[in-house]
This record gives sequence, structure tokens and C-alpha cells, in this order.
Amino acid sequence: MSSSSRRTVVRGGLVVTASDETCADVLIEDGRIAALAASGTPAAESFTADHVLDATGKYVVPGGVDAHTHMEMPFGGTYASDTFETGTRAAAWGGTTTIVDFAVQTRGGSLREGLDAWHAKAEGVCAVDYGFHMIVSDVHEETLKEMDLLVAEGVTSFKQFMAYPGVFYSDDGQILRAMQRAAGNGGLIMMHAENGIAIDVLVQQALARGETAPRFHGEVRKALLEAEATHRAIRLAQVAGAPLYVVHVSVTEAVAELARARDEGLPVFGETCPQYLFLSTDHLAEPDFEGAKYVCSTPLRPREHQAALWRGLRTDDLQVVSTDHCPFCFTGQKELGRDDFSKIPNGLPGVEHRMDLLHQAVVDGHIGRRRWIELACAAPARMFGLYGRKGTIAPGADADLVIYDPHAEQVLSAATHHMNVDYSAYEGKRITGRVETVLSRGEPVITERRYTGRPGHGVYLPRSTCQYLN
Ligand SMILES: NC(=O)NCCC(=O)O
Ligand SMILES: [Zn+2]
Ligand SMILES: [Zn+2]
Repeated sequence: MSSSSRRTVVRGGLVVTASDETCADVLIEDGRIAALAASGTPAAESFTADHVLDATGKYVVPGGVDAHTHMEMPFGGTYASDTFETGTRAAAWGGTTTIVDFAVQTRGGSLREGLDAWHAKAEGVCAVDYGFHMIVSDVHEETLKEMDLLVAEGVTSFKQFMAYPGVFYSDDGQILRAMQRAAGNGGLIMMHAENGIAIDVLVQQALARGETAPRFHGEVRKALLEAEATHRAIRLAQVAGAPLYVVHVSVTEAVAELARARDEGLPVFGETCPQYLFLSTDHLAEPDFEGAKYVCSTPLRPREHQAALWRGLRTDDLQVVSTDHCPFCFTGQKELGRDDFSKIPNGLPGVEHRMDLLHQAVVDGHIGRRRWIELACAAPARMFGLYGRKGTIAPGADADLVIYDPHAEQVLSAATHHMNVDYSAYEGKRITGRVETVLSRGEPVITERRYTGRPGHGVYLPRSTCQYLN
């Protein structure tokens, strides 16, 4: 049966959105949410459907929106090991029904070529819906004009890098010019804020001292150099009159920069990722090259930084939790840097675990239940122009729903995850809570812990501009 003729009712769950918690039945029609009514009331009893899903004792939450993934991303001479097919399937297993991935402009290439290449990778294979940001790694007059065209067609956010000289790096002039363009066309600049020029000096000095192990990746990428770059990005955006979204914030000092800017009234936003909330430099320091599994940039930090990140998430100095999912297998990929940490491909797998890890944060008392949904669903949808359709449960929204069992116990492991990568960054971690059933536009993608989706169900999502600024 196609989604256009399917009527489904989800009965008896606690419907949790970023703003409300109500025991309600949810009626789905033509792939969208048609109505909600308090469970047990005549209005709810009047919902008739071909399919009834019993959510008694469970939560019914919006499908997660992961606004930071890198499927098949080229890095360090290899490619992220999840394809759009495997990565979106793993996302679905974890209750994420929308990803926004990063199309890459190669140096010397146009934005259009990069975007076309990413469309070709994703089209017809995704299990859940997807949109694109654009990585701008070669700012010049043509690129700037192309930014306008992309915003008009629904690619409304652009990532720039203050890190990775010679690869994705932009200097301050290039950043300022892109920000000025975004100020004019409504785009949102997403910034990888680390001082890559200074870091490269420290990398060479460390290697010259024979410091080749994974833990030195964390030591050379200093907290101060993230804070400095965050400060510089904020002030460049201020000069340009542009909004700014800082990705993968990992240190106390960077949160402070964001908080100060927001107190000044600047349209500045921040994202962190589960790895900075749950993992630390202890993992990077694991012996026998095991630390390579945890090499990502910004790097994992000493545990002391986690309190500031949690506080930022509670006080709204940080608005979004995304995964920065960028998996590389330990065997054959992370191993490229066995003798030189700077050759370890940067990135961690995580798209499958974000909803669960943030639910664990609810259980642990770091955040409340509605804040969980705000950070994982509503805020990323709003930030990247998808809210209304994605990120909430309300009449007219896409019926992207998760039936979530808050009492189930699970242990995260490479043996049971669905990401195409040979290790888990969270191996052995116990989680209270588990995704049971996932609907994407009313279609069952996960049904009581069985995969019932299909490649090609996921559609491309053109996006509007940032809805925090409207
Ligand atoms: N984060 C990371 O280590 N890899 C992906 C690329 C990026 O986001 O900088
Ligand atoms: Zn980055
Ligand atoms: Zn990233």
C-alpha cells in the first residue's frame, strides 16, 4: 500500500515534542499527521485507520533530525565508510528520519559540481529523507554568485573551515567574503572553528619530537585554538552582518565565546556532538593505537569540558546536538596513521546513537525530556529551514515518528549496530531507552526492531533559510 492511501493511528503513547507532553493518539493520513486527540476521548476513538500501532507505555517523539553527517566523504586519501544507503538505514535504526549531509566543493571545482556529485550519491538509495549543506573550500567571485543560486534552490547553509590548510581551509578574507554574501542572500555560514595554521605548526613540531601516537592529535589541537577561532569567526560574522553557526563545539572557552556573543544580541548559534558529551581524551590515549578510533576534529577533550557543554545545552547557548557522523574503519582506514597521527582520517561513527545517547542524558538528569526533543529534532529543523515539516508532531507535519521505549535496556556495540564501520565509539555503553518503531512520512521503516524500510524511500529536502532569523 502506498503512503498516499495509508491511514495509521498511533494509540496511547506519551507524545513528547519540544514544547508539550500529552497522552494522545496520532492520526496519520497521506504520509502526514492529520490530527492528534487526547487518548481515550471520543475524538481519539473516532480516528479510524488501516493500521493501528499501540504505543501504550512508550513515548511517541518526532523523528530525529541530524544536521551534520558526512556519508562517503573524502578525507585523508580515503572515504567515510557509510554510503547514503547504509548510513541512512543506520540513522533510521536510531530514530533519525532526516539527515543534512555536506556536499563538498573540491578546490578548482564549482559548488554546482560538488552538489551534483552529492545528489548522485544519495538519489534513489536513502532510507530516510535528506538535505544538503555545501562545503565551500574555494571562495572566489564565481563561488559567491553560486551561493545565491544554491540558497534559492534550497541549499541554504555553507560550511567553511578555519582548519585543514590546503584542503578545505579558508583564510579570514575568504571567510569574510562568504559571510558578506550570506548576509545578503539569507544563507547560514557554519564554521569549523580551529586555528588550522597554528595547529599545523604544532603538528610538525610534535612529529619532529617523535610524538606520533593518536593522543597527540588531541594535544596539538589546543582548546585555546578552538576558542580563538570561535572568537574570530564571531567577530568576522559581526563585521559582515551575518548569522553564524559554529559546528562541533568541544571546549568550555568556545561555549563562553558563544554565550558572550549571544548576550550581545548577535545571531550566533552553536552545536555540539555526543562524542564531546560522553567521550574524552582518555579514549584518545588508549594503547596499541586503539586511540585512533577516537580521532576527530575538533578533538575529544579532557572530561572537565563536559560540564560546560551540558550547561550550554541547558541554557541555550548551544542549540543543537548533531553527530558529525564521519566513520572510518579501524582496519585499513584509521590504520593509515599508525606511524603518524596526522594521517589518521578524522571522524567518528554516531548517526545511529544520537537519540539514545541524549535519552540517556535525560535519564542521567543532564537535560529534560522536552529539551531532548528540542536539541535532537526541533532546533536542528528550525536552524536549517525544515521546521513545520520536520522536527515536531503537529497536524500538517510529515509523519516522521518514533515509538520509543524509555524503559528498555540496551548495550551499544559494533556487534549489533548497523553503521558500516568495524568498531563502536561507545562499545559496551549501557543505555536506558530504545527505538522500537520508526515511521518516515507514515511508512514503517523500523517495525518493532525489524528493518522494514527500503533504499529510495528517502527523498531530497530543499530547505528554507534559518527559521530562527525570520
Ligand atoms: N569532524 C571530523 O573529524 N571529521 C569530519 C569533518 C569535519 O566535520 O570537520
Ligand atoms: Zn568540521
Ligand atoms: Zn563534520
